[in-house]
Amino acid sequence: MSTTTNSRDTTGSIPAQTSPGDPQEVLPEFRPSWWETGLRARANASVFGVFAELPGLTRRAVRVAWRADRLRTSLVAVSTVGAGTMAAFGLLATQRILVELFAGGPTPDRVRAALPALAWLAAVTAIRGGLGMLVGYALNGLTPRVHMLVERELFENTTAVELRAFDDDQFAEGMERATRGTEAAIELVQTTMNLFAGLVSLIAVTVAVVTVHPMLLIALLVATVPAGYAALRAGHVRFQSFLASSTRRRRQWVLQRLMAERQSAAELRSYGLRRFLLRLYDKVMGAQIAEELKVAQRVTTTTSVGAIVGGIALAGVYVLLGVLLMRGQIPLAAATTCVIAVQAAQRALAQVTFQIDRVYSSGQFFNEYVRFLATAKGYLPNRAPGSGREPDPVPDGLVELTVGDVSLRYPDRDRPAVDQVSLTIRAGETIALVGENGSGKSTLAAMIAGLREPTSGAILWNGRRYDEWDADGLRRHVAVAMQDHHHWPFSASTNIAMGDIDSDADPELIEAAARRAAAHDMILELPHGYDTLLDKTFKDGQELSGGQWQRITASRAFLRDAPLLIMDEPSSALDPRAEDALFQALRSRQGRHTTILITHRLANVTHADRIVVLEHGHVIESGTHQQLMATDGVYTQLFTLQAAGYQNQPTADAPGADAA
Ligand SMILES: Nc1ncnc2c1ncn2[C@@H]1O[C@H](COP(=O)(O)OP(=O)(O)OP(=O)(O)O)[C@@H](O)[C@H]1O
Repeated sequence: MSTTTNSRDTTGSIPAQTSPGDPQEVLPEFRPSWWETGLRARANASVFGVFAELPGLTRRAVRVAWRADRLRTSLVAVSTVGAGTMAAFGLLATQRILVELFAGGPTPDRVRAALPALAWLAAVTAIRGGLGMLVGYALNGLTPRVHMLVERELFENTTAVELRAFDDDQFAEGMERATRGTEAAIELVQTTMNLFAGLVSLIAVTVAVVTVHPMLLIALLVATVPAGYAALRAGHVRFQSFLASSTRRRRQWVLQRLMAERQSAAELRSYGLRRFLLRLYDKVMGAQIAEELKVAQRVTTTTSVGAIVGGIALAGVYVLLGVLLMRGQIPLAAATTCVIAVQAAQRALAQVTFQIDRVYSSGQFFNEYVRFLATAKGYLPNRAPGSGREPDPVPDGLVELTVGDVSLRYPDRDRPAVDQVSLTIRAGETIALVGENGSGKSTLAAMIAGLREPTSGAILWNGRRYDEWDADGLRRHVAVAMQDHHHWPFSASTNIAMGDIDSDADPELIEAAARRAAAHDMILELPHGYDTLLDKTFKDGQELSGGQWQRITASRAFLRDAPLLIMDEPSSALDPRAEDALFQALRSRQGRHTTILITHRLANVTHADRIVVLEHGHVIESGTHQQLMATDGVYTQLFTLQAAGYQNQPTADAPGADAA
């Protein structure tokens, strides 16, 4: 295996040359991961392995179709078998017609004798057509229901898993594959039904051929199996390619967004990132094209060899028929039926092999979906371990919150982000978490909000561990304004109402919450006030500034009248007036409701009941503003530094003052 796995050279720059050789040398994300080994083994399974998996895959397809819509699934199955049977009857009727037409006697008599079989042929053809239409209609109704069923199941899981799942890149990979798997579910159901149809036709035609001459069966197999084998091999190659390029496609998608979306447009220009991103794009696409070419060559070679061998074998079949005819070993009517039957069998077998290939490959994609659901289940909240009982509903109100020796280490990190932190917060207190970037404030807040589970230690809500309470109920008792808040693409009022989505959005409450976060006047200035859609990508949608979004986020948190409010950097983008209004609103909670406040603007934490200073995940200082200032520790240094920024006003003597 290549040892060059990072695209950065020793100077840390990204190489300018496009080298679409080994994709693993292009970007570090392309390094094969251990978890792909099992998938690769499956993708490399022999063609016979396909047959081994087929029953399981078709069972899965039928089960999912059955769950989505029983009536339509039954209708498709019955109509498919009916249509296949009609095909066999059609062939038998054709043979009957030929026998009558090739018999002795005057032509009008022969035609008359053939009429009943002709009527049969017309009837079975019409019935077959009608059943085919029925299958089409039933499938049209069935497939969207299948898609909805599997996609909804996916979203049920992705919205329920714990936050830590999103730190895991395997989870992200699995999700991409699973998304493809939801589309594959439709294909799997459709192709499984088509496979049944093909098999029924094939059986019918094979019976007819064997009836004419058993030897023709061998010829038939020789004429069709190579092309079928080639089709199956080609399916494998395509699947392997999908597997190999999953990470690359994700990277390509990210790059496409970075270069085409408005969020990144301004920074892209101001930093002159255009050439840098285009170079990365060239590398990713170079590797992608190299892979696609390799796959296309293998597919073409495999299918061409299959077609050549199949063509030679078919010629052999016709030669054999000719020999049998010349020797008088087979009547002309039977030989003609045989040619028709061989062609029909070839079509049926081609359909079957094609469908087997598609069932197999769409089944592999669907397996990714099934596998992802299993992975996601591993991330579902696991409450009250070992207790075997339902978690208790959370009583209203917070009396005391205890953080007991809590640590959290992110999976890919050597050091814990929060390290053995202990803290007791009583009802009505305002606690400020301060500390330098990366000191663990947001991580601690996320654990207190019930969004992340500690790696060790425990947090107690009113004296009982979080995992003993109902998780959703607990989260309803906490309102959080996130540092990385999401810009929900809904109206301003919905954005605020989402803070308490389970209760009816009372416009008065929404307005009151907006006033507390200094958002009310700003919202009224929007073209449609509270009904303004906050998404520029839709018609009449509006874009907000960073500070305006921050006000909406704070309003959302205020709307949820929760006993515990966590505000993580709520004012980093606010103007001084809005900031003042927000902190006045926060101060008005003091003594009545509990607040945890994270901010780097230390002037805003002086009123807090307690200031907790974090450094590298540890609590290094704790006390009121006055107590901490008296200790001359880290807090004093940070506070003094910031205060000096306000005090050091330029004077008339200061250099540059004139120019200003
Ligand atoms: N999802 C994550 N996966 C891995 N590491 C993370 C993740 N989130 C945070 N970290 C790391 O954990 C440490 C603490 O991060 P955290 O966001 O809690 O710090 P913070 O004190 O809130 O910082 P800031 O003041 O910059 O907001 C940092 O080293 C950060 O890189």
